[in-house]
Amino acid sequence: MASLINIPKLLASSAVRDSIQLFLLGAIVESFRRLSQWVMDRLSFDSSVTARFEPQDPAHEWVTSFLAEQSLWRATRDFDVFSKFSKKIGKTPANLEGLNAAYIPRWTAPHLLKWRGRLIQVQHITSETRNQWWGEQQQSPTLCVTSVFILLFTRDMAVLCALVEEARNRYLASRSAKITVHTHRAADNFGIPRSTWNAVATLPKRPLNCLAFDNDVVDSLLADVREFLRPETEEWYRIVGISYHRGFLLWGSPGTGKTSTVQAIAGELSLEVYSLTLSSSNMDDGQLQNLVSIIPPRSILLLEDIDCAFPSREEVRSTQIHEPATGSIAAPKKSEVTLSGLLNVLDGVGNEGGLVVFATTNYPERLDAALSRPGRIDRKIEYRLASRAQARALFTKFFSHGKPKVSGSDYSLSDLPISLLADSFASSLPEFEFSTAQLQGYLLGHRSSPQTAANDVASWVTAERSDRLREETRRQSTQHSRSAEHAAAMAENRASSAGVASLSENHQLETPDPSPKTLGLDVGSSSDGVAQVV
Ligand SMILES: Nc1ncnc2c1ncn2[C@@H]1O[C@H](COP(=O)(O)OP(=O)(O)OP(=O)(O)O)[C@@H](O)[C@H]1O
Repeated sequence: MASLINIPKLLASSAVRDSIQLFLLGAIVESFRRLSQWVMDRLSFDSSVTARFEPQDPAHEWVTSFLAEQSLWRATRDFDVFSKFSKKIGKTPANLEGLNAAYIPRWTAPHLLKWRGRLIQVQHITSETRNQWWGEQQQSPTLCVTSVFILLFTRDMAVLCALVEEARNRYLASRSAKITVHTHRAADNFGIPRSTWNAVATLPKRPLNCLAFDNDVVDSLLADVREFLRPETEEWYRIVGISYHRGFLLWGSPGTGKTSTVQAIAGELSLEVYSLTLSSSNMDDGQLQNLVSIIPPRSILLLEDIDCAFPSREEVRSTQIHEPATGSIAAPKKSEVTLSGLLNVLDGVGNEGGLVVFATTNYPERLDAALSRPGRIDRKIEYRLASRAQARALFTKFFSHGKPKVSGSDYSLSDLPISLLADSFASSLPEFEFSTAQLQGYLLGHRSSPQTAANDVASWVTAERSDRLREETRRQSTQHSRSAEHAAAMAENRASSAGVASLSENHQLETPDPSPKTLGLDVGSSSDGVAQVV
């Protein structure tokens, strides 16, 4: 009460008056700061265009590559460093070319650069996210995702479109002598979401004429893909109402040139390749769908060894027939991808179209019929082991480029023209017994001497055959011992099951129990009173 009476006195004191004035001044300054911030935000929102580029999208690659080419890059002192094989973008200073790492500028603070006379603000924004793919019980790690944020001081969205188009064109032009192969690495997902094409390789383009084939299969495939990618064809698909994608199945023995064909076509048509191995662990339908949905149009999706994804329906059925006693489906589960998940991909579900799908397999008979029906797989092409004509062509390609700089080269010793040596080489080889890759391996070992390559090939064939025979014998004996072990284990299982059943029957007779569950097995009794394991 006394202090209330003293309020006028307190207000009259200079210390309290100063404090109140200070408080009011602070409030006014803070309000003004907030107001000006709001006005600035409004102004920049109304007078600018902003864009965010997420790392899982190819546009992020275009823009990062584009920004790395700007002079701003030289002023940067903060970099992410990657080995050259894990990232295809980034630069090294001119005087340090040839180093084994790529340096990607990191702009944590906003940076300004000039492009076509306009100011652009660039910033890297790192956001934290939980990896949704980890099981709920597990402690999921926090991921740091770095996006590129661009602010253009203009209200015209066309400027943004022009910037992105230029970034894309420059990116493609810089790779015109290479093909880009994107792959997916499940194990490497601590910093990057799992549904991302997170590894990139750039390979030198392989001219079509470097491949040795008997027929014009590669030319006809190339013509097919080229025709498919024409704008008129896309329009036709749209009018007819068919999903705009095309599927090819390349099948045949290992090392006959299936993957090389895809790479050659990609190089010829400047298409990027997105390569997936479905049998890789951690791959499931959701992930497959996500990965396919972000592939840009006019790209190749390469599904390697498509037969390894999962057991076909026939395999499952035959396993059921072989194991009627247990009633379980014991067919090996090869990955988490299901048949319907893969059918969706081949049907073009989730992708905006323009995808050329190449699937390869060494075992076409293992594929479910639904996978390779027209509409999903439009053309199937068989790759055979090397013919004599192919062997001859391969030899000619190897040695017709002049003398290699190999120590011990005996080109000078060979007076015979390469064409005659190629004839001799091909005639010493059996037709359709060795793959082109095997012949290539042999020729690589003799690249310093075409004469020796031609002379020694007959003895190489004999050695290869005896190696193969030895390998086959070893494989068969392993298989026999495995089957014997399996049969013994089955017999033991049957014996112990019969023992369990008779135990249960006795148990039922002694202590009538309404519950038929005994020893973890469902036990019932047949009409003739004999207990059965169900
Ligand atoms: N027809 C060919 N002409 C030239 N080289 C070839 C040919 N076929 C295969 N090769 C060579 O053999 C190697 C393996 O070829 P590739 O990977 O294309 O075979 P593939 O059929 O895809 O094998 P896999 O079924 O095991 O994947 C490559 O180095 C390639 O250069």
